[in-house]
Amino acid sequence: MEVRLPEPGDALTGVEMFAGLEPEVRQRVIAAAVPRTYRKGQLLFVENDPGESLIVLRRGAVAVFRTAPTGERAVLSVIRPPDVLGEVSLLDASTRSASAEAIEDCAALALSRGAFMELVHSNPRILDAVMRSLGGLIRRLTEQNADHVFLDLPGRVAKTLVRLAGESQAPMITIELNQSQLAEMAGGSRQSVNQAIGSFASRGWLRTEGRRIVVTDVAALRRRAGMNDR
Ligand SMILES: Nc1ncnc2c1ncn2[C@@H]1O[C@@H]2COP(=O)(O)O[C@H]2[C@H]1O
Repeated sequence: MEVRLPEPGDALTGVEMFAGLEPEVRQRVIAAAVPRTYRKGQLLFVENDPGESLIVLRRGAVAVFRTAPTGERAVLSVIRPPDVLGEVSLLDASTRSASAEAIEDCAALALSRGAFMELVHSNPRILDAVMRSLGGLIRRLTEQNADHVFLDLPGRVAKTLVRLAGESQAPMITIELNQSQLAEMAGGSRQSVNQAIGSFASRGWLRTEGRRIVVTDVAALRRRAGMNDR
């Protein structure tokens, strides 16, 4: 029986795509990766840039978004450690499918396309994790599509807040997000998102504190978003 020892703490700890690599391969990946830092507000890359590297996020948070010709942004996802981003353009040898901006100060490792493809070819086991990650992305896109068809805007706002609240069971969950960012994530105008937030606040499901939203009744938001009770 194969006994898998816990991975020692290193720069790839917790990153699902690299879990299960032999220790020496892991060390080669770390040696090939280039450390990068991004200040809050800095762009990591822009839609249609050439896809040159896979980014392993170690600290901070990154918003992945698309920009309409009017300049309006739609946030597709917020990436946090130990997630990776930038895999799509490496795998289809194309350009970046979306833009990415640091929404907190970030530390990351960048693995060049050449190093990543070499790793994939010499360690086909990594393809299991790559496929899981792509499967997860397709599943999220399917859900987002369904939400845009089946949920009204307040429902999408509620669902976005539930997602941001994560697994926390705390009676009050503070989300560091202003209403424009929430509008970009829920896919609506700022004004209609403000109305939804106002109506949730009047029902006692949350309150706003400057740039923060304090969720006080996540179960009610889950119900409003049509999600199953836990
Ligand atoms: N809808 C989405 N949800 C989450 N992440 C995405 C989405 N679309 C693109 N990405 C990520 O954002 C990255 C943009 O650059 P890439 O196309 O190289 O790889 C992409 C994925 O890592």
